[in-house]
Amino acid sequence: MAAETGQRSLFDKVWDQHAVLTREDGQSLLWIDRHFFHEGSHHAFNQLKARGAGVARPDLTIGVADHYVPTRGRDAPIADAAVRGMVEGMEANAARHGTRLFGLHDPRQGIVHVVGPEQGLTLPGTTIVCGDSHTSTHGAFGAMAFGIGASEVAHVLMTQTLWQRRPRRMRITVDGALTPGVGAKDVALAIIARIGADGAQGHAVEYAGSTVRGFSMEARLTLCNLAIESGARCGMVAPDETTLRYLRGRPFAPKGADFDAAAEAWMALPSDPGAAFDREVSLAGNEIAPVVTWGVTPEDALPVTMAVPDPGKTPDPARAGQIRDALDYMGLRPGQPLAEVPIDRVFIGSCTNSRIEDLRAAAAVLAGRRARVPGLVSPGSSLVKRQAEEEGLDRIFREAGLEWVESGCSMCVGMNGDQVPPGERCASTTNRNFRGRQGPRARTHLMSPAMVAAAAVAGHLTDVRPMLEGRN
Ligand SMILES: CC(C)[C@H](C(=O)O)[C@@H](O)C(=O)O
Ligand code: SF4
Repeated sequence: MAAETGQRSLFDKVWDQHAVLTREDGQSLLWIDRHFFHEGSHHAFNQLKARGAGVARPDLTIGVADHYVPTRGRDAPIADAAVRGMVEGMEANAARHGTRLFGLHDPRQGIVHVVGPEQGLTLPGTTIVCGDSHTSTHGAFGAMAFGIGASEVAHVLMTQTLWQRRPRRMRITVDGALTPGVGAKDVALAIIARIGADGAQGHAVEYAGSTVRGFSMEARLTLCNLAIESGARCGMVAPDETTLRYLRGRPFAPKGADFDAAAEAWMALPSDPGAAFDREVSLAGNEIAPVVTWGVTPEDALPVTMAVPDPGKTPDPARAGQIRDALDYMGLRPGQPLAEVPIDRVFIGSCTNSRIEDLRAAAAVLAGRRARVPGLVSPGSSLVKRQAEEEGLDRIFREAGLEWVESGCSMCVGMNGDQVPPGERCASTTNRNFRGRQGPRARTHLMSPAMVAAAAVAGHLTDVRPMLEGRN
């Protein structure tokens, strides 16, 4: 219908440009512009091996070592044989098939969802896949980017195409100015708290409104990173001047006249004024307070000024049961003020919040202060690490008593051995607070980098806003 009226959304335009053909059952064969892979790709590469198949477009296939890489002592061989096998196995697959690779020792190494944008590999109007759920991150550029499973990874490796059912369209509009100390992470968590962890299921989400337009690329990346935590197939932000400014001069972005020609095409991508959406949700930016999670899914999120929910006061018995179980796992009391929850450690990192602006936001709170708890700061890429060091942010973190380490997924998921010890409570800039996510029996509270820094200083969850008074 939308096509008939000529009024198409950003998503419609990108989809239509990539659908090679559509079957009677509604599935379309999409051309894939960029295929990122990390260490988890070994199942798919094994499928290729079993069939004696090759990679169709090694030039569009990009490996990044992130999930298993050590964050300390990179010059020594990786001690754990299983972890070493994952990193080396991926490097061997990249070499065998001649794909691009940002491996463990590459100065551009980092978390795949940080490296793609940083290198200018992530471009507006492209289709991007990776065997990783947080591939939605790349949608910040107006790309259609989504995570795929192992057999789909094998399909893309062999054909550079993928069968997909066209999702419905949802627009989430956030308007108005945010209060200082409130950022994209708070907006993203507020959205998930509002619509639920499956609220956007089956939908391609476009984030719109003046708040989003005013966001930097870093902030848009945080927003789209969390699209998957509301169940969305992908999250997108329309390209604009902010997008162009970020991309110009990036290593893999088009250069010179090619950039100008590309930019013209990208600027035609934003949704037409009358484009149809299957669902609309809107939030007022000025009403959003710093948010923390109290439970075991990202939708268990509340403003830090509120209290832990009381299952006894929850009318729906099923929900009351979930809350009771979550509080039991998290070691929290119903009605306990969130700002009184003590923490044992902090983690600043992950594809959600480890870019330079995130580190600056945390450092702005930590400067001249001491953390009461231990913690880890892992920049999103080796280039972010270098830039942060040039800006002296590493010194601020170290002087506060936090550990400044190399780039990777690190304590977001703990696959490289960086884990929260059993029973400990961690204030974390990551995107998932599932049971055991940061280590067996670990308890995770999700929040923004500024809020994690504030929690580190206070030794408990706390509202960052008073700590920012009198600072920048
Ligand atoms: C290990 C990987 C496949 C996984 C994902 O799909 O997202 C991880 O990155 C995560 O964040 O849980
Ligand atoms: S940083 Fe965390 S969420 Fe992001 S890709 Fe790595 S494990 Fe997944």
